Amino acid sequence: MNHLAASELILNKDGSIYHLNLLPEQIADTVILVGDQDRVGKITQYFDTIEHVVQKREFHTQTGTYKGKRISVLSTGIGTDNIDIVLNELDALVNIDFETRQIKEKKTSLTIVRVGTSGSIQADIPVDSIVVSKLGVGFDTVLHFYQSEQVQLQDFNQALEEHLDIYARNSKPYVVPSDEALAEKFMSPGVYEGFTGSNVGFYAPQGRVLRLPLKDGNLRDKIATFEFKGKRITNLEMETSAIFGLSKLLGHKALSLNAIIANRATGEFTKDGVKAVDETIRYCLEKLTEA
Ligand SMILES: O=P(O)(O)O[C@H]1O[C@H](CO)[C@@H](O)[C@H]1O
Ligand SMILES: O=c1cc[nH]c(=O)[nH]1
Repeated sequence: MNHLAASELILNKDGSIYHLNLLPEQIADTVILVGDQDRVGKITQYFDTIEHVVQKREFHTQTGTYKGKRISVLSTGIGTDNIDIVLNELDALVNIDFETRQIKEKKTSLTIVRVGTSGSIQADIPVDSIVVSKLGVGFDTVLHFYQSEQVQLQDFNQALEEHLDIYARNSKPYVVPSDEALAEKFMSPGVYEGFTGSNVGFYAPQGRVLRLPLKDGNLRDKIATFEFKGKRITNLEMETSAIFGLSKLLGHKALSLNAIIANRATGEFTKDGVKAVDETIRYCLEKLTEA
């Protein structure tokens, strides 16, 4: 078997993986991903124990136990480009032998749950609610660089392409499901089922205008009015699509939860974002440890 060259699988002097700075033993099989590095401690404040705290750049990781379950919490920073780094390096930590630089025969499947913030694009999904994403749609390009057609929902892709009539020089949106069993476990009467759109920016890519005019002033409306097989796109953020896509390709189980802090249809913003995020965190921890 080929071994991975030093330029491809990059390890630091202490043997840790390049960006995340983690050693294989420092990561749990259940991983919570957050965008904001300061959200890591807001999750592990509820832990019984903390074994490891590691930070490099925006990638801050803490591993410990909650109700006896070993969990790692890791910040990705903003954007699907960072998700490319995080998912590949997380996978390398469990599925590549750092001594021999070879892919392990027996693979480990991680459980990966994003706890993020997001803007609803539907008037009836209010601020301060929790959206559990069963589907993700990427307006980014990350998945298009991988052989990934098999994990994309091609019928959704096609219907969406026709509906959006997107500018030809933009990338084509791709639709990927979350892990079905994980999504079922996390659904409950108090939360909203989501079809989450991830885009490459916060402003024009999500249809926000401050000073610069939009190439397509109707994009957000077109996204909000898309309906296919009884599903509509519920909210916009910047990571879920690539988390779902890369997890499916690598054999990991992924889900995304978002605290809705803005409602783009009504123009509202949450009055207490700290509380909205904390409720999402506590919901996630309870669901992860539920029998
Ligand atoms: O709160 P996080 O997890 O960072 O998520 C959302 O917030 C950031 C933008 O403000 C983007 O990362 C978006 O996806
Ligand atoms: O509207 C929003 C709110 C949070 N994060 C986003 O990416 N968009």
